Amino acid sequence: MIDVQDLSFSYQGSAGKALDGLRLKVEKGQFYGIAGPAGAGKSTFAMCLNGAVPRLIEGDFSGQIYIAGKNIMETPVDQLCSVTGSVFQDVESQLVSSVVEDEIVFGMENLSFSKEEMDVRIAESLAAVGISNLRQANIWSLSGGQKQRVAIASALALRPQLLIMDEPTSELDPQASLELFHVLTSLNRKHGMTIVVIEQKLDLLFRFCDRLAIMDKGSVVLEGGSRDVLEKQDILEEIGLQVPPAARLFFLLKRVGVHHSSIPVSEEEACGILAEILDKGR
Ligand SMILES: Nc1ncnc2c1ncn2[C@@H]1O[C@H](COP(=O)(O)OP(=O)(O)OP(=O)(O)O)[C@@H](O)[C@H]1O
Repeated sequence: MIDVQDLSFSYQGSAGKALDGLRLKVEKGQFYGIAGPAGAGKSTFAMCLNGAVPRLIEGDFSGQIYIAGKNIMETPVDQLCSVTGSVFQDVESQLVSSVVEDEIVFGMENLSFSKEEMDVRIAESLAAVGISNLRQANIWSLSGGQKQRVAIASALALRPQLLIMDEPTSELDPQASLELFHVLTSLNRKHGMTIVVIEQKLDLLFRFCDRLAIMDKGSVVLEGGSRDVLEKQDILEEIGLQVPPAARLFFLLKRVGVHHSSIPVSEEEACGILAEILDKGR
């Protein structure tokens, strides 16, 4: 679905490279997570995937990005929009209407859909993120989690094959963050949508994503399934990422010879293994 080859980018007037020879492949239907310390180049990469870099944000760009088999530098913007939907960190700045339904219509306005077609797409995208009841709601009365869902629904109305989200939970509390990841999982599993999510909350990435890329200094330093990446605690901590507490505990248990298999990817899994260890000790 995504094939990135030797991608480098320096912002205009900036001496350093924000992206430096980045290579990455995401298969169709994957729920793919990206993490990394501040300044690793994650947001710049997300903006390359939707074409904002270098079309809107100028700088020194090199490399190739193929999405759904098309070189995005050679693809007109309107065609890119129907393949890739994006939702960015500061969701409030993306919302332009005061009523939920109008917000979703806004994204479709330039695409000359009939009124009936728009109606179907509004209902479908609101249902996919579980907020059909908010169709006529005032956006500014909604919670942060609900606004995130409105932004996702707006992107979904264009029926993209790929959804890119840059730190969607940055303004959300732990419960709303978890709920959002359940919504993304449902879009991925039920609707087959490929999802790329940049996220600081590593526990969510390890728990929900099929595959992860860890970025540092503009390139990918670790890539693999959650369990494989989690095993590389040393590298994660070296670049300043804190592994979730349950995983840390199991690293220590492994070190002292109490735990012998892979590190659990969620608190639930950790509890199950701990219960077994305690049971054996009785
Ligand atoms: N508009 C800009 N002009 C110049 N340099 C920039 C600009 N935006 C980002 N950078 C620089 O590019 C590098 C990568 O930044 P980017 O925001 O992509 O990293 P990030 O991993 O998303 O960080 P964070 O987690 O803090 O959002 C950093 O060194 C940053 O200072």
